[in-house]
Amino acid sequence: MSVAVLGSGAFGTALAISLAETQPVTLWSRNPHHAQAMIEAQENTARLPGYPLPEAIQVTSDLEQATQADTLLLAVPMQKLRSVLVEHSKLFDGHVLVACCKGIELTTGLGPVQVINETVPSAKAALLTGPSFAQDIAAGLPTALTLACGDADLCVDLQEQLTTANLRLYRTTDTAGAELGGALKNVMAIACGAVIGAGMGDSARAALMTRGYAEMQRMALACGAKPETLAGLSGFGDLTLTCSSELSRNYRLGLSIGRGDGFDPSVTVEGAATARAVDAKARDMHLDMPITHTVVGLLDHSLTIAQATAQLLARPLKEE
Ligand SMILES: NC(=O)c1ccc[n+]([C@@H]2O[C@H](COP(=O)([O-])OP(=O)(O)OC[C@H]3O[C@@H](n4cnc5c(N)ncnc54)[C@H](O)[C@@H]3O)[C@@H](O)[C@H]2O)c1
Ligand SMILES: O=P(O)(O)OC[C@H](O)CO
Repeated sequence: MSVAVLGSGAFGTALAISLAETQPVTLWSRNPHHAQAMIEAQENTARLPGYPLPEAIQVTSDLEQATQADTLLLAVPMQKLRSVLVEHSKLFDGHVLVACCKGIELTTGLGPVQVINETVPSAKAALLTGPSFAQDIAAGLPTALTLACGDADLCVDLQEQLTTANLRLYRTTDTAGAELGGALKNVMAIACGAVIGAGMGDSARAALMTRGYAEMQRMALACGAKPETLAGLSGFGDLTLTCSSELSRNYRLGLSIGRGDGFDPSVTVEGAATARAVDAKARDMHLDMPITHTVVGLLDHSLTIAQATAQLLARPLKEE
């Protein structure tokens, strides 16, 4: 099987670098100038500076060429996934499509595997998710991810194809659990960043992570996910990483909210749209998701940090 990574942002580039250890990889950029710049510099200086591209990576802006590969990794932001799939749906017919994004679609409340299934029904959909910073993968540091695919046999094949010396994949057929874990942890990371940015301390962050995890489980179980998926890399694992590291863009957005600073709107922060999508979904499903709702209030400036904190602390007392 051959592989192409579609989307030459930080994560797509890091995955291409790791996969190039074991096989030829095509890395597609939608922007011919960006592709040419990567070819000339042998590095993605715009999105992942400091990590040379190995020779086994072929950079292209020709999607027809990239989709000659059997396995296509879609490393674009969640809110762009549908447009990429719809615009080029003929090229994706019958392919194995592995979404590498973490989020819930704002307009539909769907996760990445669901969006693939809806837009390219002939494709076989999978998801690669879990705790990982692009910089760590590109540097060859040990990393473990979840590979989720509803087709158990294909999941085994993909696990073998996409595992490298330092990138270890665990597999599951629970795509709903993997989708929701990866999406919801970003919302909790914004909340945790806000708490730390506002100087509320590590105990408050631990409380938010734990109650945030309860919220993640509540929604995931209501959507038919397995509890053990949420307890794995794609849920608990990624929650831990993203809520505690300043390498996380979601956490950094939260920090800026807590400190009252501005934040560059061009940075990919999946948790912002996802918080709104999940808040609406929770309302429709009659699920109590107070932290998610509070994050939406902070993002929309309808709540101050002080009001948000007071509101969460004043909730009725209950059993854990
Ligand atoms: N960066 C990380 O450490 C990391 C780790 C794990 C998962 N992810 C996930 O990977 C996904 C992508 O994040 P990233 O860090 O690579 O973001 P990024 O901002 O670095 O790059 C996004 C890329 O998507 C491309 N893109 C945007 N819209 C597009 C479109 N319509 N068609 C084609 N390409 C388009 C952009 O040109 C850019 O190259 C996110 O869902 C993120 O949660 C990122
Ligand atoms: O930079 P973030 O917040 O998108 O986090 C990157 C990864 O999702 C961490 O696993």
